[in-house]
Amino acid sequence: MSDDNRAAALEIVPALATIERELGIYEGLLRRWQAKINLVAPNTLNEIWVRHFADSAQALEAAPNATLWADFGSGAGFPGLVTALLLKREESARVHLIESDQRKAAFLRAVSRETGAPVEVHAERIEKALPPLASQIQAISARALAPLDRLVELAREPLEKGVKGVFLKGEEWRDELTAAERVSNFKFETIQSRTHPRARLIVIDKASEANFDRTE
Ligand SMILES: C[S@@+](CC[C@H](N)C(=O)[O-])C[C@H]1O[C@@H](n2cnc3c(N)ncnc32)[C@H](O)[C@@H]1O
Repeated sequence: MSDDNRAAALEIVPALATIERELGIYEGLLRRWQAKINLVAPNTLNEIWVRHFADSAQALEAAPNATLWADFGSGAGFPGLVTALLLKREESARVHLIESDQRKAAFLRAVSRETGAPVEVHAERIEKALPPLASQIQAISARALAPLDRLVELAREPLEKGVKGVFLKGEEWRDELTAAERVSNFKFETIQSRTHPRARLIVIDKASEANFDRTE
């Protein structure tokens, strides 16, 4: 089951092959810690490679030039820790994982220690952690944290300064986009997810001039 899932993930995002060893360590730790704390939905445990690793890897594809990231509400590290592993060989890379749950933050530190992922874990709320980081980052990511309008509010200042926002959204993406457009003037680009036919990545980039849909 797990081997099939791994093969499927590598097909969806071939770049994962470059960090396959690290992801194997990550998977092992995730399974061990999951017995004690609820890191991911139990029904996704048979599909860690597609549902979590490949899904997360799409964030970096959406902002491939960014090496300095903040990931909001990282949980078990998705997408931020996967972004960090993919950037491991970039000298300047740093991903700030912001996760207020202390036990999840301890898990994130354990994975980063074992895999050498270039992360800094901030075990505090986004509202507190973000202001001192805002001038050091080029992109912000988030998955399964809050509706898009709330994410835009949390990230408003850096987004206005040109930091890119990469938000992984599920089936409700269209309604969330409509609500976010009511409270902001940002241009939104939507990208079809390759792990779920009805999911999208929503990218905010101040430099883009119009709303743009990259759905296939
Ligand atoms: C539903 S989980 C999603 C985790 C991960 N991003 C994923 O997609 O698997 C949301 C996470 O955000 C964290 N969180 C919620 N509000 C937060 C805040 N204001 N600051 C930091 N972390 C927060 C929670 O502790 C939780 O781990």
